[in-house]
Amino acid sequence: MKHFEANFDGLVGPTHNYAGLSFGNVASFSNASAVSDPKSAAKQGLKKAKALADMGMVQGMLAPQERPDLHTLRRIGFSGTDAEILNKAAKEAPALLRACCSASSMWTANAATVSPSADTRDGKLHFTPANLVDKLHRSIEPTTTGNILAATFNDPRYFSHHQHLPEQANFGDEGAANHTRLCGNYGDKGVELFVYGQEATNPAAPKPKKYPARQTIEASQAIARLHGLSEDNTVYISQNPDVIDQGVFHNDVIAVGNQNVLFYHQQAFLNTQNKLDEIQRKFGRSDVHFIEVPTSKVSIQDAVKTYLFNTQIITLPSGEMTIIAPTNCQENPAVFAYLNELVTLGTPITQVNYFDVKQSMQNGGGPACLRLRVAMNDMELAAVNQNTLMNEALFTRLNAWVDTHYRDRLSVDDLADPQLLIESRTALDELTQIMKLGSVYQFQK
Ligand SMILES: NCCC[C@H](NC(=O)CCC(=O)O)C(=O)O
Repeated sequence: MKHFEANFDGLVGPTHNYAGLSFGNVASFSNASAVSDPKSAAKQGLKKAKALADMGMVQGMLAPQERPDLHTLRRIGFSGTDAEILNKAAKEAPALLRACCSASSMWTANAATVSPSADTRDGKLHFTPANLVDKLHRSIEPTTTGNILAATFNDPRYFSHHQHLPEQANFGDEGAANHTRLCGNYGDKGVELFVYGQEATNPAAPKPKKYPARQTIEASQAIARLHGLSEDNTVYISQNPDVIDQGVFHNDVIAVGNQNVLFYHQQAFLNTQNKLDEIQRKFGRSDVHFIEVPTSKVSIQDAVKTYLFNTQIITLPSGEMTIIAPTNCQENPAVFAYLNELVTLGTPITQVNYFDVKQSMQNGGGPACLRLRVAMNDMELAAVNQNTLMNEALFTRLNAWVDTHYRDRLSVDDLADPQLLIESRTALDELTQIMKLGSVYQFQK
């Protein structure tokens, strides 16, 4: 049986816009009210996904969410026809309208935490959608995310889907963006690393002063319990609160792992050496590569600006590892020099491939934010909804779909346009047919 890691990228939705919704995410705040280009955003994402499929990787797509979210607007008291609701919300509560229009589900690293079958007690692949409670616009994602995951990984013999954690700050959960798995071969039992920003029930524990810590240790522990992980294959690591205060709102802005490689910034964690020792002990092999990037080579500011660590480290069919980096890394001399040096250091990483995902980067989402990793085997892959898997035909079909339905210019003032709602629903209705997802959206029920 073959084992490998699949990547499921979030298809960028038709309302992709810059609304400055994420306090603590520097790019989101600094691009607030910029004009977006949803068509290019979706195509940039599709191009990256197709390139990985062409490299021989298993690549899937996850459908976007229904936005504007009229159901949430109704739930908070707006009434009338769809057009009247949009109009009233724009006048009376523009910030709430913006929160209900974000295409943020594109960042599927925040869709869920995933534990492969090699790690879990019952031998199934487990998914828990992230509750994303720290941000209003993201807290409305998990129910539909659960529907989309269940429609994509739709065979209960292999896949176990959990409900998202209770929607309360003690269980702040941001999904795979704060979770990394180290392993030998993908089918071997791995070590799952959960990185958190605060301990909700221990006020004396370190936490950031300026920006929110979105993930709690309590949420991480709950997920490990739900997924049936064991003590000897989980490690809980505290993020360094000082870097959260410099814009590292998720751990995947400062660290990324793949198989026996952990690539991280010197300032990423607290008690770094102890934690590396624990990982080494639980991993149980001598060939772990801890690649620590010193502040003297790359500052926190450059890491946040370029997303050096929001890169994907993937293992190619040849067994070599390559880094999938945003072109922003090429444009920063210190980061570019570091990446050029990295491939000569004798670690498993031997190449870097750059992709333009700037539409997403301007909202604080790099290549790694755009994908959900699912380590799986042949049999599990055969049980996945095959219409979600990237190939020549799906690539052509989705690009044509984007050309038909997406705008190439969207400002926050356009969000109340009733025509945008109609365009978005028409697009998503067609998408559920292309990907054979069934009725995953509320407007279809
Ligand atoms: N993993 C990357 C997530 C980026 C995401 N940005 C946003 O939601 C920005 C949306 C806006 O500001 O329009 C976030 O911060 O959760």
